[in-house]
Amino acid sequence: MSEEVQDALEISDLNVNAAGNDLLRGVSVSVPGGKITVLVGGSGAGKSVLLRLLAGILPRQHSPVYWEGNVRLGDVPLDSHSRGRTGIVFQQFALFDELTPTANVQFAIDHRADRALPPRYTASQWLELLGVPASPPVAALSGGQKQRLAIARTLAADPQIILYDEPTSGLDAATGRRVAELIRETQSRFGRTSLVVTHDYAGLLKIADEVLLLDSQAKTITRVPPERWSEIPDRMQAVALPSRTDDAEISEDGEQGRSSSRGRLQRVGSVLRKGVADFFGATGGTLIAAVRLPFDSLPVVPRPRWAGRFLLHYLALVGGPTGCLYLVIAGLIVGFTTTYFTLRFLPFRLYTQPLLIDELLASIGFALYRILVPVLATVLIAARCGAAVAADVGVKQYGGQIDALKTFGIRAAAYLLVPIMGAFLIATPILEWLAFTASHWISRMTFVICYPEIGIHFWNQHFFRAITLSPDSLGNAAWGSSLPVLGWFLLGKGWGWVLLKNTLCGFGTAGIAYHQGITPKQSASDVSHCITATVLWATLYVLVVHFVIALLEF
Ligand SMILES: Nc1ncnc2c1ncn2[C@@H]1O[C@H](COP(=O)(O)OP(=O)(O)OP(=O)(O)O)[C@@H](O)[C@H]1O
Repeated sequence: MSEEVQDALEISDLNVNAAGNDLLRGVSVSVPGGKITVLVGGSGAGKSVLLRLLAGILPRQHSPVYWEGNVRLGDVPLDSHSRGRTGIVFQQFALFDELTPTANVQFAIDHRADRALPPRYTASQWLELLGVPASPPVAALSGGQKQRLAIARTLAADPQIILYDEPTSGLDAATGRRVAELIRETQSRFGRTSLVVTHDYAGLLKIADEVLLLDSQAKTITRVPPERWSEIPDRMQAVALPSRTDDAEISEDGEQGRSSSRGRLQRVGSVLRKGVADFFGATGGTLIAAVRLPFDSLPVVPRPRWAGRFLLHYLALVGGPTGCLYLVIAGLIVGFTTTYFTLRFLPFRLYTQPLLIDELLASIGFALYRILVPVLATVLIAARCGAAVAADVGVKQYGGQIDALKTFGIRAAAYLLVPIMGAFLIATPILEWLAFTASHWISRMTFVICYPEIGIHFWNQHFFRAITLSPDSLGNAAWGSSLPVLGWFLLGKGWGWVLLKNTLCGFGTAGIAYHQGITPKQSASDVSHCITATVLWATLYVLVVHFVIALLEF
């Protein structure tokens, strides 16, 4: 079963700088093919940055991390064409939670580097080989099972080099030992070049064929010969944390109180400055995203089957049962309030109502169809569905799933933005129709309860009067109301405007939610920030769309 693999990794003249600090300077080193190389280094030395760089998911000039130099994967330079040659087993696994374990592996098989060759195993065989249960959802797997699934997924993509990011971190000694054995076993069975990045030298040295040390003082990587492996603990140094500038501001001569209040003022100032910068940063980012949207929507979808699967995922998120219920309730509330209170608070009601009631019903029907429901529905969709999608994409970004997609050579836009757009464009009109249907049903009921002597026929005649295309079709109004989508879109006067607003709002909300979710996330609070920003920008955008269209429409 084992197979000799000649591919190796060659690094020359590599310089890496993160947030103004040099992590590596002029590093030249190579990783032998078909062996396990363990790269050790202190905390903060730059191991994860290096791993992302080698996986091809760290652009050269992408603030705040910059790098220059040459990296070759076998005989191919590291660039967009080398995607798929390396696979990462991420520290946090970065599994696709919405897919089953089998689908996670199938995804990797369908996007493996060389699809001209038949897959080595089926998804179920991979799971069996790595001892991963196929049926439970990914979230229900234990840490060790997730680790094995992550390895199975990486192997199934058939990379020539496997990178392991801190595979034993956070595990107890026994589990760490089992993971180390698993790496060794995987190596001997499948014979891939493996680079294991860790600070757990004690647990992983026993499976190492070669050891590289990332020296955070000298900013270099050196090979450690086996006879000197015992020196590794002394040579590994954690990077010192920068001293807090706030502390320096506190004077030692008794003026601590005054200085600290000055410090507090400065902190408040810097928080305000950061807030303003964030606000304009987000605004600028959102505007740029809006301009880039048509171009971002163009990426070729590598596998339509998977795009369809992601589309279903986002359709469930945007137009699922809770979304429908939410819009129905909103429709009921707006339908009831407009009908009941318009008739109830009519000036000089006693005299005017008998004369105006038919006109009022026509106006209520018009207002609900052309203005109130479209505004309410799209604002609610922007807030509820925009937040749901931003949270989903934000968590994928924070949890490394976007990076995992990139390691398969897939642009995130292909499987996220395109399906998200599709989901909003399909679900928004349906949700809006639900709200309108609910609103006119409650309007009818309200009218019948308030005016039993006038009756339902009168309501049917007048409610649709201003929104049916032909005066002759008045008699068909009830038909129009009960043949939902067709009745509303094709019989409604001004349906083109309604659809235009609907489409623009769905399209924009999708773009804003995706953009907010996909921006880099360092912490869970970045994810919650992106949700808040989505609600803010998407609802504002929707209101502006309605305002501008209303100016053109009326
Ligand atoms: N996006 C970023 N923005 C700013 N600084 C960064 C970024 N990514 C990495 N760094 C900095 O680069 C340095 C190296 O980070 P890295 O995560 O590679 O360390 P590490 O060696 O993997 O540490 P550990 O073993 O503790 O995970 C750290 O000082 C980190 O703060």
